[in-house]
Amino acid sequence: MAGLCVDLSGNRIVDHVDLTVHAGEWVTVIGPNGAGKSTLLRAVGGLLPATGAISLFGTPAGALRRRDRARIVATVVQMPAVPPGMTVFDYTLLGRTPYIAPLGRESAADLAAVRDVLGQLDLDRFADRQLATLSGGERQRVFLARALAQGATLLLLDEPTSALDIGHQQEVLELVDQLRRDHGLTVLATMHDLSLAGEYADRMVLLADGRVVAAGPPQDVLTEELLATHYRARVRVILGDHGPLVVPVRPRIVARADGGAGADQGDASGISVGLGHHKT
Ligand SMILES: Nc1ncnc2c1ncn2[C@@H]1O[C@H](COP(=O)(O)OP(=O)(O)OP(=O)(O)O)[C@@H](O)[C@H]1O
Repeated sequence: MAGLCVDLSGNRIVDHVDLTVHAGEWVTVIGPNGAGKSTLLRAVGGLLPATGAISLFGTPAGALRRRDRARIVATVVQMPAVPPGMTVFDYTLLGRTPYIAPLGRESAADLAAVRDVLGQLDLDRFADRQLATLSGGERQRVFLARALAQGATLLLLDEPTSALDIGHQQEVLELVDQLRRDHGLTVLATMHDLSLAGEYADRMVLLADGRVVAAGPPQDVLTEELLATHYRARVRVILGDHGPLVVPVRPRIVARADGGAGADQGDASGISVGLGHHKT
């Protein structure tokens, strides 16, 4: 994309962003809340109007029909609208829409693709459950399943692991990375977990106020100085096996003159939950 701008309600949210993601590459956009990460991803996914140039594997995005674009780009937004009463299987099947003729029915290959992806994401046991009854993390994996079922070459992932426990975060990111290696998938993601982001991305882009303020390999972007400037965060950056690890550190606590370190514990009853035998 070149000179990409997005204006919403008269405000410039994405401001002249130039970014090339090479085929097969994983690029993660980071930045503080409100920096414009989701807006950028939505614009690339064709979900928001933008000015500037977006080209998808050599073709100007504007020249692609909706259906053709959907075979190339799959977007997982943060909170997709879920049709009421829809099961996990049927929701994932929506990912096959670009392959099903208008008013046509899904083929055996479409059904197989859905079963396959549900299995890969450890979701087969939820296939017949209504999406609304799943936990936040289970639902987030279903949103990814729908995108993977789409069989697109470019995957746009907006905070794909925000609701997942640490095990599922690794599982999902490993799966995406494996698909990238096996099928040449290209990934453009946004993530708030900077250590995880640095472990999986080939390159990172730091966005602030809609502008690119740093870009390059994770070790060039995840620096204590840049994170202090743009996130106002106190962090230590440690070099891990697969990239820099970002550890938040608290400011030093100054002891009070009376020796206390915090709230008075004298008569604090707090909250207790359980089967204790309390007198009332
Ligand atoms: N429809 C809209 N009209 C006006 N402003 C909007 C609209 N949608 C988003 N914004 C604003 O655009 C800015 C960027 O929002 P965006 O969701 O892209 O940020 P983000 O970097 O993804 O943030 P977060 O990390 O909190 O998810 C925010 O200040 C937001 O309030």
